[in-house]
Amino acid sequence: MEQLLRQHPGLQGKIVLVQIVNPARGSGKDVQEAKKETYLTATRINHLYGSPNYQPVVLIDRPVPRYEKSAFYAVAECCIVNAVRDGMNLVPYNYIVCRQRTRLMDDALGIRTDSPRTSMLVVSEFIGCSPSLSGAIRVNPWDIDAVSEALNTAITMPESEKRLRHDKHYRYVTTHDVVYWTRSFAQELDRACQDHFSKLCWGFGFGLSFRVSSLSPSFRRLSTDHILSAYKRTNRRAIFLDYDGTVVPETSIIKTPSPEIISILKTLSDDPNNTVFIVSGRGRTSLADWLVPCQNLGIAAEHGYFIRWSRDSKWETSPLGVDLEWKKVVEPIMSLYTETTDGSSIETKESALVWHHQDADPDFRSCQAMELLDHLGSVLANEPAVVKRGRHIVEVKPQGVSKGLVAEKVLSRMVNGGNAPDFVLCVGDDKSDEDMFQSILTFVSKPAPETFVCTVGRKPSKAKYYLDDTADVLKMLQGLTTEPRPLAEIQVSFESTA
Ligand SMILES: O=P(O)(O)OC[C@H]1O[C@H](O[C@H]2O[C@H](CO)[C@@H](O)[C@H](O)[C@H]2O)[C@H](O)[C@@H](O)[C@@H]1O
Repeated sequence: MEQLLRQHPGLQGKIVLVQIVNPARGSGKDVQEAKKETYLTATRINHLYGSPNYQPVVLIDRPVPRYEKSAFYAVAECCIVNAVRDGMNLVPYNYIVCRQRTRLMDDALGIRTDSPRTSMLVVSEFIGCSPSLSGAIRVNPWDIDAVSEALNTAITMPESEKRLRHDKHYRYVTTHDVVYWTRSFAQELDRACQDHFSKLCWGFGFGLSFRVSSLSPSFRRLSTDHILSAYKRTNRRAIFLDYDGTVVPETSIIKTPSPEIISILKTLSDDPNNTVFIVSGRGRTSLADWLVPCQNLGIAAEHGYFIRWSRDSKWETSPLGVDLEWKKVVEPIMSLYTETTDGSSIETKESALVWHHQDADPDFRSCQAMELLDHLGSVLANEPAVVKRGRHIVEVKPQGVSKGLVAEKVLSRMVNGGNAPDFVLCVGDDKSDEDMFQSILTFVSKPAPETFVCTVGRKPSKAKYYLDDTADVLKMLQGLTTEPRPLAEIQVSFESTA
């Protein structure tokens, strides 16, 4: 209030802040100190900006009955709730309802019943109800300049806009009452408990990322024997492998493929019965460099923005990412989060921007990632780009580009070339791979080929199978590439070893 009157002297004599001091629940030293400071501040403001007929701050420090509070709310053109910490403060909701008024209130105030209703809210971003009040002016209560400017905006806003904001809030408050919340909570509980007894429940993650999820009992470990027997019976095979977290461990600092990986990929892709693709979010240059020994291996880089069918063929670029202007909007926002999140960084790819936060504090990075996701989601609402969360990354990429499309493209080309696959294997570990799983499961035609959609790690997934880690994946792939020696070749010695 002091800042507002200092910066906008024209408001002097025109505005009054009524501060209702609700009785504190405790009576400790801190409460007494806060009260003392409140009184001193009010006295100072009144002394500096008041006059015999004008008191800018009215402090009411006594229990105020509900009818009296309602009267204050009904006449207040703006309500400010700027606590630095709070649970679920209902004052903004009460204020909105009181501003809608009743016929009795209108009569008492001498207002026509058909006159438009308005209300203005300035709320701290830290109060529980802040996210639900989309028409409120949200402030950081520690930023005094921003709070003062928000109050000025609220007071000077055109009446028509105040009306729109009020209507929106009033609609929300009256439709999301206690009955609504109780019912939706009960429905959620019902939904979560449906099939409860037929599901397996597991706890995942740590700290803020801890979740309990249920998995279908049909979700099972991929047995090498099972896949090997299908592999041997088939000869038009499509194999899709994600890179990070699938063939290369997420924890490994060295991201280049080991000689073992190269040898497996080379053997698999050199088999004329196989169409093998590495489908990754990584850029094309590093993937092409790392996988250079595998001449017949297909690569889909940047989630399929670039596709190359073999080492000697040209890169095909997706037509979906022609407009990349949104990068100019995303880059400064990501920079802001990078500055405020120690251990985070930005990766610039040809078609995408990635915010990496693997090395930041685990709990803080989760909160920041959620906030960035939300922030970018609203900024990019009308742009041809999507925001996705991956393993320790928040990525913005062209709309429509997905690993799912890669799988579809490869499988369609096989079908159109008269080589409809009779065996499909797809292994991936994170959210972007789920698109691929979905695509493959929908693509599967009749007669159904032998399909093995497999996630890495036992977690909720569209995949029917799981393998524990990258070592397990490599062991399974190795199993496919190793021809068992014919029995005749195995020499059995009957000589005693004793
Ligand atoms: O589709 P993938 O093969 O799984 O690739 C996804 C992302 O891989 C890279 O990020 C990953 O490695 C980083 C370390 O090199 C790590 O910090 C991050 O947490 C991992 O997600 C790559 O940098 C991204 O562009 C890819 O989207």
